[in-house]
Amino acid sequence: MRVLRKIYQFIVDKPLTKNTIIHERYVVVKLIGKGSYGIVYLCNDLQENERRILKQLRPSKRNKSEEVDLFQQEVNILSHLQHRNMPTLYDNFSEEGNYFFVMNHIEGYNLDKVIFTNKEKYSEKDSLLLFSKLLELIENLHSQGIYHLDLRLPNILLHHNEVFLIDFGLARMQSDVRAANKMILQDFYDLGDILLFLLYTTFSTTKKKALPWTEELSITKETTCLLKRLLSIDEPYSNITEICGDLTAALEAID
Ligand SMILES: Nc1ncnc2c1ncn2[C@@H]1O[C@H](COP(=O)(O)OP(=O)(O)OP(=O)(O)O)[C@@H](O)[C@H]1O
Repeated sequence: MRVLRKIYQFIVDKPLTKNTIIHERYVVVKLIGKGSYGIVYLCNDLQENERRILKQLRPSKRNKSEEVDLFQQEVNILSHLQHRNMPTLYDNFSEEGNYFFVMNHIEGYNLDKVIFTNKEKYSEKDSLLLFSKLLELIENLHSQGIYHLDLRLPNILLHHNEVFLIDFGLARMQSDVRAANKMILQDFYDLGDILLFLLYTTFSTTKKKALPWTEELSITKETTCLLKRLLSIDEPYSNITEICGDLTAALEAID
């Protein structure tokens, strides 16, 4: 049954081909990626003569109301974003039963490629500086009651030392304080995870047995304290101001 579903999805979710015109306006330039529920293309907006990103709900999901709702939820969240380092929503429409939205094209490289393919090395200070740029974006989101909930290396783009945040497919708006608290902790945890990945870029070992990060990484006690609270090993942070305080202390400890 699962094999049949996979074959069905493979056939139905065939990406649009180059030069296909959608909505009499967007010309597909190339396929960028196929995610779990979306297909992402680089396209040309004929009206504005600009490069844009076109995201399509996988056709195999278009008849499932929950999937369509999730897609519309991403559109709704994008419509609230107000930061130049996050996507701007330009258009949202359905055509021949398929759902699409359009956003600005952010130049840059996914952080996972930067780390694992380009093998970029981040010193402790560089890791903390990149982390601080990301934290500023999260502060902007949380101040609007938006929680990203999918902070991972592939969802961060780097361009000339600037950090951009993408993929709001799992993001939620939450005004209920109790529910929001869980989401805040999730974003903080994921931030800690990203910081660990950055710090590990300079790590090398000859030992066969992996040790806990607290033993493997040679970092200051201030950065360790920051990580332990982000990862809820020690008392978790309750707000971003607290994180900023510890981040400043960690940066000062290096200088
Ligand atoms: N605004 C944008 N500007 C530039 N590239 C983008 C933009 N949005 C998405 N991308 C590229 O498309 C890829 C897939 O986008 P996105 O993560 O939003 O799709 P997804 O369907 O949610 O994928 P997944 O299920 O893998 O998370 C991103 O990793 C990124 O490389």
